Amino acid sequence: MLEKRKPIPVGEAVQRVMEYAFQEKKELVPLLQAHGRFLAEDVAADADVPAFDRSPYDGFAIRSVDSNDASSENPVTFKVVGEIGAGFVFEDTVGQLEAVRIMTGAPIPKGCDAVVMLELAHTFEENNEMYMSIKRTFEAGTNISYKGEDVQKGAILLEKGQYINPGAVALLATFGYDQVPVFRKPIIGVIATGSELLEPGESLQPGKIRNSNAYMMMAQIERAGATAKYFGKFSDDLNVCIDVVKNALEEVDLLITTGGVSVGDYDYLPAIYEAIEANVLFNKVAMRPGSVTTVAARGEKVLFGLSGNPSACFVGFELFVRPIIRTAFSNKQPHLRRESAVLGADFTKANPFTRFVRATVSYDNGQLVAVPSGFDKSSAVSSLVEANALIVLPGGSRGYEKGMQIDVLLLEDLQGSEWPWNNIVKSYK
Ligand SMILES: Nc1nc2c(c(=O)[nH]1)N[C@H]1C(S)=C(S)[C@@H](COP(=O)(O)OP(=O)(O)OC[C@H]3O[C@@H](n4cnc5c(N)ncnc54)[C@H](O)[C@@H]3O)O[C@H]1N2
Ligand code: MOO
Repeated sequence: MLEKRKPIPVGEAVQRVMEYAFQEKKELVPLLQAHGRFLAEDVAADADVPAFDRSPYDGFAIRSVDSNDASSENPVTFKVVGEIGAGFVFEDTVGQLEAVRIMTGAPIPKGCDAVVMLELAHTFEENNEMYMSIKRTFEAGTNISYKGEDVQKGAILLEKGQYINPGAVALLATFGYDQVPVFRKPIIGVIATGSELLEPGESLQPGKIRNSNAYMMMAQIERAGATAKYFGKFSDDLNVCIDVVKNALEEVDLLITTGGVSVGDYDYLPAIYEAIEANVLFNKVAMRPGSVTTVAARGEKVLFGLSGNPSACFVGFELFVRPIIRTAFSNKQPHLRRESAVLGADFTKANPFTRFVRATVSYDNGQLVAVPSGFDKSSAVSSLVEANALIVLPGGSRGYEKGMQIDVLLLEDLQGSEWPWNNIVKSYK
């Protein structure tokens, strides 16, 4: 006798999963490997940047007061008493009507308070001495990059939980972090089930399909910031699957299976959970696609039974697995970013359950517009490529028309600053 599954609301399902949030664990990685990781500690500036007053241009460092009378009718001439390149310090103090040839990035010599750009100076040689003359005044502070103008000592530059993008790598390098404290990446196991599955390198055979879900999920795992471990695909043989799941659980922090969670004769996931004594948190969610999403826990470890249907599997991952991965990184907002948008095309399907429609969002005159992407069935694989968001249509609704206000969940928000790129590109004229 088949037990009737009772769907629970999506929000409640997410909450049940989030109770299994990861314990944060830190590790040190070389700076070169820090990109794409999440910082495990705040980073504060232990010095000003720049650490000394410096020249932003190639030119001549002078005392501004000496330029007070300069004009095109009355050029003022300075004796060039030395030269200073970036990385060196000019030891002497510069005196009246003296100038020092200075390169970009070099410290301003003592006594000087302005820099004349090379292009504005006329240079000449006389009796083996170098001179330069100027035809205008230079106020104190002209062309000086002041100590601490970029970063002041003590400022918090990066926060714990922050994604390390290339800019963060630059800051870490600036402050001497050759080893960076980051959160350890959880290891997420992936198992595909189904006798119909072939691996991508295998030739198609009648009735068979290629296993796309395992590879898709491994990419999603990496995008979420974790490490994927693939245990392979297994046919619908209960005993084999029990052993594989049991052994895999020993090696991972969290395990995902795809397929075998529905009510078919070979949908063995419930039997596997029973055999390994895992506690089922829920086995039906009031959502489409992915209503069959099943989650169980065994000790501290969570087992996600995602749908075999590619789009349902994809959505199940983003809604349930991604946020729990993000708890390992102290992310303040582990869930997909939610924004309001305008629907860019009619979507009139009924939504008995909350529906997550794969969509492409972009800006149109400053307004976020979401257009459902392609083939909408939960078995679809084609519409996943272009989808950069999920439109959220509440359960019990239908008949959404172009122009209506809806909510979207952004899929490509990992780095925050890298989204949305298309309006940035548009702003270049
Ligand atoms: N009588 C009912 N049948 C079904 C129900 C139901 O409530 N009553 N639910 C349907 C819904 S909704 C979904 S979603 C699917 C979920 O099925 P499973 O999660 O058990 O997955 P499978 O049956 O194993 O496979 C479904 C579909 O996906 C293909 N598949 C499986 N694995 C992969 C993979 N790794 N890569 C690509 N494609 C995969 C598989 O061949 C099937 O076509 O059940 C409905 N049925
Ligand atoms: O639950 Mo199924 O995932 O709607 O297609």
